[in-house]
Amino acid sequence: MKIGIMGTGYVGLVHGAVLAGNGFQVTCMDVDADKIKRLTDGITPLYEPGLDELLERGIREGTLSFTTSAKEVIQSSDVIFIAVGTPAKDDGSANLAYVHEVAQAIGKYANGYKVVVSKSTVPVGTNRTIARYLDGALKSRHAPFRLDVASNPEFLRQGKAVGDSRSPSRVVIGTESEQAKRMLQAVYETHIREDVPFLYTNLETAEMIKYASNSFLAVKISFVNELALLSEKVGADIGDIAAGMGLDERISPHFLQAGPGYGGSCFPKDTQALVDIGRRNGEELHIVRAAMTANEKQKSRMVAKIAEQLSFDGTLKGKTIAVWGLSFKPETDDIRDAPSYAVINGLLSRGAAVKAYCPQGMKQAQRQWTELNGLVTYCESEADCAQNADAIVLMTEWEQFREISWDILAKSMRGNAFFDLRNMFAEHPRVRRLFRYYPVGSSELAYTLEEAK
Ligand SMILES: NC(=O)c1ccc[n+]([C@@H]2O[C@H](COP(=O)([O-])OP(=O)(O)OC[C@H]3O[C@@H](n4cnc5c(N)ncnc54)[C@H](O)[C@@H]3O)[C@@H](O)[C@H]2O)c1
Ligand SMILES: O=c1ccn([C@@H]2O[C@H](COP(=O)(O)OP(=O)(O)O[C@H]3O[C@H](CO)[C@@H](O)[C@H](O)[C@H]3O)[C@@H](O)[C@H]2O)c(=O)[nH]1
Repeated sequence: MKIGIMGTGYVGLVHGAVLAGNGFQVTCMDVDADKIKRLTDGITPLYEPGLDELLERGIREGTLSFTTSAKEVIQSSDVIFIAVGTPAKDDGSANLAYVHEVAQAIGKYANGYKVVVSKSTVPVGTNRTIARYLDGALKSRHAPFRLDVASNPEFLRQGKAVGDSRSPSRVVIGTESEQAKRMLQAVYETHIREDVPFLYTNLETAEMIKYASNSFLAVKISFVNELALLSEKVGADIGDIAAGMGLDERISPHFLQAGPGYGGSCFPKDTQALVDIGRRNGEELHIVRAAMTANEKQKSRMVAKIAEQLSFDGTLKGKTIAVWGLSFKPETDDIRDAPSYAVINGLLSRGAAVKAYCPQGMKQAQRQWTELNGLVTYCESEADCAQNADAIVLMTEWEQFREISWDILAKSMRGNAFFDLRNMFAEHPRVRRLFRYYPVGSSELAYTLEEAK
């Protein structure tokens, strides 16, 4: 069975590379010619642990190839995965232009039976529309074959994408075709753990499972973030509250980590899209909307808290702030909708000078946040970033921050405030002794400041 993948973003590349490593002949296609050239030369266009090795192996063994030709990949594949982006439009709805481009190409070039599988996250009804469109396109060409459509949402997490692809929590296959179902089973059974549950649904249900899952997780994070803000006021500790809640297996301890708000390429856009789907169908999704509002509040409250602690009047003029971590989470260079963007803008608008360091996200920041170039000083290391700063703001919990020589770093700073927006060092005695340490969701100010200077 030959596999075609349309779109070489996180999902397309990881899925393609994993399948190529499991005996499938995989061709990945993208409209971005520069990206395809780099991939063909063995250069990975994004940072995702374990992906380089898989791509290199696939290319070396001849199971993985890249092209800009939609015709080539469509005609040579039995199963075509659509993995193009579905970003949010200004009104919150999902932009389906790239998905439609792919569907049109398939309708035009398909030369025999194929299964067309949507891995992109698409609003309910999209796959049914694609199926109807393809039927019509084949009829108008008098093509003597049919195409089956399936919705197969992707649940991988960035930073853990390779492991998640091999060991997913579940495989959801939405299709009404037995043949498509059997072919997708065969694709997955080669490389995933034996005990992974398969769920078979219709197209609409599979589409909704994806939005429901992401939105539920976003609600969970916003819930804990609101409680974190309250905890700071009433003298409670959000870490202990989350632990206490998480012990109830009906709640589970996952996704109860308070922080500066959720970000990334999925939760912000998928919550917006689900609310939009609700609106179009006459159902207001109050809970998801509230989670989105709370998430915006969380980011601005982080800025307000920093300003309140560093000045009497809320302005940050004359203050230099070191921001550690730009990517929306560790182990990725992805800065899409990262909370660091809102926090940096908030600090700048209050007059602070901002220095920033991120192990992987700086190139993307300079490329995508062009309006910040010249306003933010990008640094070589976390130590370089903290030098002469009044405060550190830890935005992303990169493991390498645990290796820092805290005494040397504290001495190099002008001030000694440490806003740990991920509570990464909440249990670290040295950090808590050397700095005025401000975690999220705890009013406990157990500072026994040493003579750090
Ligand atoms: N990033 C994730 O962790 C993740 C996880 C699960 C699901 N998803 C969903 O998967 C989809 C892809 O997300 P992503 O982050 O991998 O995307 P991405 O934005 O990183 O990459 C999309 C790629 O598609 C290419 N493209 C655009 N139009 C094309 C066309 N007509 N033909 C071929 N390629 C085309 C773009 O050039 C780009 O390289 C989205 O719907 C997203 O919501 C993403
Ligand atoms: O307890 C938590 C857990 C996460 N986050 C934040 O939530 C965001 C998303 O985190 P995560 O879910 O780990 O990252 P993604 O790679 O965006 O993965 C989500 O989005 C993907 C794209 O749809 C889905 O496939 C995954 O299942 C889903 O977890 C990040 O900003 C995290 O910092 C928190 O603040 N607290």
